[in-house]
Amino acid sequence: MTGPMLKLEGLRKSYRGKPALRGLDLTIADNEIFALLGPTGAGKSSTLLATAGLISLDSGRVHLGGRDVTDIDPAGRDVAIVFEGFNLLPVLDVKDNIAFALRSPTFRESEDEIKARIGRTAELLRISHLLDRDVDTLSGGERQRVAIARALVRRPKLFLLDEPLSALDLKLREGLRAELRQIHRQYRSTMFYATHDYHGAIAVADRIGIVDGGVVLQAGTIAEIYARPANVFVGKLIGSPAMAFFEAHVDGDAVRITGNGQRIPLADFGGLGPRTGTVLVGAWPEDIEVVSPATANTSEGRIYAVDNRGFERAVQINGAYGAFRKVLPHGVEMKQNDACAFRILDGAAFLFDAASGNRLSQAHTEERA
Ligand SMILES: Nc1ncnc2c1ncn2[C@@H]1O[C@H](COP(=O)(O)OP(=O)(O)OP(=O)(O)O)[C@@H](O)[C@H]1O
Repeated sequence: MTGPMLKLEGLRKSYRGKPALRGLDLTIADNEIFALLGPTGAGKSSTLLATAGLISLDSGRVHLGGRDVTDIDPAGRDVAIVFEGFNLLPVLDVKDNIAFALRSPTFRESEDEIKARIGRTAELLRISHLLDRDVDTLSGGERQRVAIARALVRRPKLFLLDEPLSALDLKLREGLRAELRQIHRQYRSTMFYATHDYHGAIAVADRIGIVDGGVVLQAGTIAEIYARPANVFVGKLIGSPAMAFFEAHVDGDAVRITGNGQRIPLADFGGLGPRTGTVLVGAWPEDIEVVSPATANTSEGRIYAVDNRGFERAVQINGAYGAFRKVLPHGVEMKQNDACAFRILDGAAFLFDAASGNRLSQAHTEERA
């Protein structure tokens, strides 16, 4: 096959007059793991359902493996979908649940082939010992493995996963993410994974797409998105903690963070941006240095909250410019209500339009990300 595995063009879908997809475009390469990341109601499930042919579109085209499948029913699309709710059939045991799709009229595999495939897939997902159990006797994590096995056994061209791990506890989630990558390596299947969890997205995906309001705001590798976040929304969804934003004012040839804060020459933003008025300065928390005591050209703040994350601590720093969160470097001790000072490292700040939220400054080089 040449060209992308999946190409979605201008997808539009309204439910009872309310738009869920508003001209969504997206391209996923063959063999890629692509995560669609967005908040609740962003249109992730609708995008996956439209890809599988399980909802009808108001307009737009779906191309799968170079073929326009917009008017083809789900059985003819060669995609498999795993939903958050597991969609297992409670009246069947594990092996019959896995075999279900292979016994459908579309596949009509021989019973020997079905048995062999179930055996291999069960081994891969470490559920061989569960094959004779009824699905309603399984734990959440076991059910999810069975649901993935059921989709995988068909060896679809495209594997759609809709929040497949969100109901699981952290340890199981991390284990299954690693397994998804392993499955991908062995089967070379293309995976399209919808999630609202940033960590989940970056842990499994080669590229991610940020979706909101039924459109893809930005798609790329995490390094590309770090180097050139398209807008404030993307910055707030990416990173751990997310991008820090500071209210600031353009003052002649520099931008000054509100509250007598750090002054950054406009030239550092590629000379772009307005000559006056309010803007937003953005920076990845890793690029913000806490300086104590305050030195020249820093911003001041106060520790609003300290959040223990096991080996590390994240703090929320509040000031006249707003609030942001940052993981403290080892050895820096700070407690609630302490005064602090910080500065954004040279060349690390981004400039955003305060009204539209769009990035004004040039991209940073990818080496920075
Ligand atoms: N069957 C439906 N009937 C009416 N409205 C719907 C239906 N399905 C989705 N919607 C609405 O369409 C919008 C997009 O929903 P969608 O499920 O695609 O978003 P999502 O990003 O998957 O959200 P979540 O993370 O909560 O699953 C939401 O406003 C949702 O309420």
